[in-house]
Amino acid sequence: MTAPIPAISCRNVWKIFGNQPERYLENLKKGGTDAGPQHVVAVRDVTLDVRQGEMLVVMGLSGSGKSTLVRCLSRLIEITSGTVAIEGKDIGAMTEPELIDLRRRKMGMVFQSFGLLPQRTILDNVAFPLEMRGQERGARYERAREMLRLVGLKGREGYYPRELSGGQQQRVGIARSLAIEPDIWFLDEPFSALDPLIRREMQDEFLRLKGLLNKTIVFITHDFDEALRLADRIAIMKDGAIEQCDTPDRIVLEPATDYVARFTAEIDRARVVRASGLARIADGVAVEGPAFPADLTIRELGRRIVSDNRIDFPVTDNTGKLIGVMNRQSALDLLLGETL
Ligand SMILES: Nc1ncnc2c1ncn2[C@@H]1O[C@H](COP(=O)(O)OP(=O)(O)OP(=O)(O)O)[C@@H](O)[C@H]1O
Repeated sequence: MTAPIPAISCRNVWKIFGNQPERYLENLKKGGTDAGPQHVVAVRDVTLDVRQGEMLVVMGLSGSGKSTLVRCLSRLIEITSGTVAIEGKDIGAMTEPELIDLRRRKMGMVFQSFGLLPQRTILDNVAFPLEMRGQERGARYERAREMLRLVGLKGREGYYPRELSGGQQQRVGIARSLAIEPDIWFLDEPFSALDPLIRREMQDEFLRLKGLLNKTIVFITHDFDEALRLADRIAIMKDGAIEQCDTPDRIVLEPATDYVARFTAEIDRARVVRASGLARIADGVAVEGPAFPADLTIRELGRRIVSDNRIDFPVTDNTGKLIGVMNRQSALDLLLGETL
């Protein structure tokens, strides 16, 4: 059986800003020194696949290359070297009209700067991409109203962007990108200007839509809690390169580099790691008694772990199948914040 084609696939992608990026890269590959004053290596040799329906969260400090990488994935900026393919098609080889068509049909984008049209009402802003798709007027306004209601802006349809706060403008941007139900969503800190309550609601809405519609999502955030709530995998960037791209469990249990270990040091690992993350093969171990569900976190299972003094607990998936055993001491260590 052949593997399914990834939604997004990038191979050895570099983006260097400066006046002679290709020459600079050639020199770098020959072992030359890194960025001089005229060049910035914003994306460094990134190879990555995003599966259909996957939510990939990109994290890293300011300036680590997150926005640049995400813009390379939709060819909003031209890469210096490497390839990016969307559903198996090399976007570097596409003509401008093909690219526009791809973005219109498949991609949704929400960026930190909201990109709203100042001379249009927010209803018109949200309906705009539907207009570009040729959708009939009544249907597109109906959909735009529904999306504005969803982001909590019902009653403000006739306002102009300048009449809204930053957080409200951000919600309009989100509504606009939700309206077209893209297959692939690129979201650059979409919730950063929202207050905590509405932020959580938007996260829930994203999770719901993702589960419902099987969307592929690439999401940038600074907020680890947000990453942990949303991510199937997290990519941690440093100086333009991906240090590790892995499930949240593995990022905190098996950091690939010292940098990732430091980056995740403050996290309460019991909130991240699920029973499945601690389960090991049950060879020769007695596994009697009530089982623990694989998808609950160690924190969620905390009371049961503390009050049940079996040495090992069976862990089962949601069909009741045994996937392994979890050692109580390891779970307790995690709960108490001890190093495993
Ligand atoms: N148009 C540009 N010209 C020159 N350098 C740029 C340009 N855009 C980005 N850079 C540089 O590339 C590097 C990566 O920037 P990028 O915006 O991708 O980082 P980021 O991780 O998204 O940061 P933040 O979290 O602050 O948004 C930075 O050093 C930045 O200064």
